[in-house]
Amino acid sequence: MNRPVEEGVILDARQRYSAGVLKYRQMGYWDADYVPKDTDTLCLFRITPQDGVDPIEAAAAVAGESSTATWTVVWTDRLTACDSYRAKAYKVEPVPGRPGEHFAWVAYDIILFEEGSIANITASLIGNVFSFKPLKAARLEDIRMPVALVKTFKGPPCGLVVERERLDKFGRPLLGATTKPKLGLSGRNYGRVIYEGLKGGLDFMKDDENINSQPFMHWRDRFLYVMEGVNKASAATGEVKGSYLNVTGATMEDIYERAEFAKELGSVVIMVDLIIGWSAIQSIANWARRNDMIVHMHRAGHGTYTRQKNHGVSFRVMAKWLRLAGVDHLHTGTAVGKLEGDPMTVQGYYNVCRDSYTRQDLPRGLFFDQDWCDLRKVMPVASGGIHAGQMHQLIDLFGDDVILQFGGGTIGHPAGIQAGAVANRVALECMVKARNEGRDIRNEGPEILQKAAQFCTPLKQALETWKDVSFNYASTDTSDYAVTASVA
Ligand SMILES: O=C(COP(=O)(O)O)[C@H](O)[C@H](O)COP(=O)(O)O
Ligand SMILES: [Mg+2]
Repeated sequence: MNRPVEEGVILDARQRYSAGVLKYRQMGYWDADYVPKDTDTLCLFRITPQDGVDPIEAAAAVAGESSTATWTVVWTDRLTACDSYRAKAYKVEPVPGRPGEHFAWVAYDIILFEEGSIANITASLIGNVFSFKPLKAARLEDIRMPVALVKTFKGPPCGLVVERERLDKFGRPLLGATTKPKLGLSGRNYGRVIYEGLKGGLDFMKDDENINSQPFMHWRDRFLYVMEGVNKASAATGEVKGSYLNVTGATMEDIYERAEFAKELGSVVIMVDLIIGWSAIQSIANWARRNDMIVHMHRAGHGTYTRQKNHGVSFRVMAKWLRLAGVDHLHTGTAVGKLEGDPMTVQGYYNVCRDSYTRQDLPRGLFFDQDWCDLRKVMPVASGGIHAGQMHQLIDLFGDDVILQFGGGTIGHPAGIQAGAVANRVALECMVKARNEGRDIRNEGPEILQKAAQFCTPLKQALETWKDVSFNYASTDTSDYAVTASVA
């Protein structure tokens, strides 16, 4: 093969399609002059090329393998409009402070994706490239979906505005708790935990990610006892209450059967785990739209690919896809609890859920503007190792449109589950009141809580029990543009 090339560019155009291997940039997957179109999908990848691999060639390889290319020239390209179908890497920059890593921007023409299908988008964008040998590691950091594609998705079945109206709860975060122990309770004991938590002042109780239909409690028993607890607590308090009934099952038929039963019993909300997969998520979202049901998404499994900074998919991308696919609640991190989460990075996930229009915000990891085209807003959920003593931090970080979920931090209360719920409700309401009165809750928070505790024994006990608990570890997924201390 004798193809004259210069700087990766083929000089003799007649040589482009003769059989053999060309570099991806020679095949047209790199175009430094490319101006992205409004209808393009834009991706930012973090790539770590193998030693000796040119970053531009690595970026071109990512563009190639996530769109039309294979490792060798194929003449069948000429049967297509290949020049426009090729994704184009158009910018490569070293990542600040991370030797060996580069950011690569890639643009995809709108024809490359089926309308309204996250499964199709992900099969292209994260299909092959993450195992590609010339790269040591790759991560999809952020994505800009064009308006034309966003409009092909239906988004959250209910959305946070309608959810507040249905629940008749305004002006404060919602409160929830994950039932513990995660596994092992019988239906009757389980229902009792639900009742106690809701009666004590929580808005929601929640099934955990791994509770489906095990021998100790089959799913119908769980649903029956949970709804008994929900109805009794609603009657006792006069408030609308709910408990996320986890309908995750082995097949889509199981999932639908469980969802139908939840509806029959009058539940306002169902729950699925992320591990059911994109097509199942979009299917259950369609079901929920038809049946006026809130869909709670537990992001079980995400840490296997979102946590490491140099490889996988950022959770901000997952959050964007999940908003399009159609979930109403989404676990988005706590920053202060037991699980991974750099505060500003986590705030970026919240913005993706709640913005009408997301602006570029590098310290929060948001690389692109994103027009959400009036797609409904997702209610973010802060959950994982949090307790009443952190109320000021949580409200300061995340505002009002969030569900704060204290599992261990309700059920582990020394005076019982109702007392745990009371402690959280009082902590929440005193902090919202203080903030509304103009107090600086970030700094005065502990004092505000102590004062409220003088008149609320359950809160006093909660603050005393968990006062020394902290999870002060360095975050793995931090911003490249801002250094923020992790919060304990
Ligand atoms: O069981 C819990 C929390 O229990 P507890 O409140 O007792 O810690 C949830 O599974 C985590 O919130 C998941 O994490 P994430 O919300 O990040 O997906
Ligand atoms: Mg859990």
